Amino acid sequence: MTDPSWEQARELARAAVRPAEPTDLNVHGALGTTTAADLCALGPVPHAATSAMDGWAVAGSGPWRIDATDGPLEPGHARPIVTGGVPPEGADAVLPSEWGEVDGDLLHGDAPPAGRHVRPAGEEAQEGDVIVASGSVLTPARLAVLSAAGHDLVRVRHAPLVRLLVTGDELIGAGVPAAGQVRDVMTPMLPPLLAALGAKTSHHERVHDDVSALVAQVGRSDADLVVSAGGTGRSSADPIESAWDRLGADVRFRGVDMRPGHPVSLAVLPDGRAWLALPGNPLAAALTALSFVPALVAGFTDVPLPRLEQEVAAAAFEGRAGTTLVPAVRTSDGLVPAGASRPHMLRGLADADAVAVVPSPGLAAGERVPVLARVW
Ligand SMILES: Nc1nc2c(c(=O)[nH]1)N[C@H]1C(S)=C(S)[C@@H](COP(=O)(O)OP(=O)(O)OC[C@H]3O[C@@H](n4cnc5c(N)ncnc54)[C@H](O)[C@@H]3O)O[C@H]1N2
Ligand code: MOO
Repeated sequence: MTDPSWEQARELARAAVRPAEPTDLNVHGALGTTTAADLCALGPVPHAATSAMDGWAVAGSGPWRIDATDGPLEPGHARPIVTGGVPPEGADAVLPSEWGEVDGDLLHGDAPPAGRHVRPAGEEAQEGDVIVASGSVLTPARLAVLSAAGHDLVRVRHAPLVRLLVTGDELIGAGVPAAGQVRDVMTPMLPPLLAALGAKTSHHERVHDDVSALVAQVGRSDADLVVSAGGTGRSSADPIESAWDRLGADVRFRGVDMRPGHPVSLAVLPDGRAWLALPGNPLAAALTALSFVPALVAGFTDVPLPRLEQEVAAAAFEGRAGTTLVPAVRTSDGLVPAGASRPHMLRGLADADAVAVVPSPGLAAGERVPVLARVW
């Protein structure tokens, strides 16, 4: 069986995850969720004509007699108003405070054109306008727009919860490693990286290269997805394949035509949870997470695969497989490889502004290159 291409593997990852059931959440707790329906304005926004300035609502031309009554404004009269206040019936415009001069109960100033400094009702949205489309991730600004439009509960799909398993007998969690030991870089790197890609780590655990331990950890999980790091090799010390055999997992791919990260694998467990197995080399793990976690999230939240931005290469990019992922820095002329990007290194990625998605056999300077945008 030939390995799928990087693009095919992203499609396979999206298709491996069933969309979550939508739920109704309060706007205040909905940050990071994905809308499961078009959300419309429940009334006009703003709900009424409102003043854009502190000053006076004026009717007719000046000088105006300042009145403090509640009724309609008569021609030749002015009434104090604050930003966001509703101009009284009969008002033609608002005169900002710095443009008027008060002399007793008279207000002097140039008459503003009709409607000046008054925001019409429905200027931003009419009742029924779609203000946040289905499939949008709720950001702070979108939560604000929904609140302004009158929403309390919103129909959304939550971000998938991930059980993260970091494998390796050689790993240590603190200090400088001795020969034969390796400082675990996945536990500090992957939870925030997954979060930036739209998946929340509900639990993470370091697990020995032991099939039974791995199977036990996964069985206990109520998370929506499993992500593991390491152990994807085919040696007897590498437990992923054996764990999948033991669990009766449906393997969707066992390797992808990409570098680094070609051992990345994906299976679906009998209970329906997808398990993405990232390779152990640190850069390979980061780049395969950047490649396939967004696809799993897209499946779970029922949205299309995210499109890649395009940039210009300012240097040659070598292509060593169907797809080569190259951490790159942005110069005034375009992207250049960041360096320090062998599979066991992370310095290049740490400094990179983007990851170039380089097709075979590579790209020359001046060509356009798709990129994974920086979230790391
Ligand atoms: N005979 C072959 N050997 C290897 C192949 C191959 O095709 N044939 N592929 C190489 C590639 S490429 C990769 S990537 C790795 C994938 O192996 P595993 O997923 O089984 O990863 P490990 O063996 O567990 O670890 C590989 C490497 O990464 C270090 N590592 C693992 N976890 C961590 C961690 N949490 N923090 C820091 N470093 C970690 C580990 O110590 C190893 O050095 O296989 C190659 N070999
Ligand atoms: O592909 Mo490995 O994942 O190069 O380090």
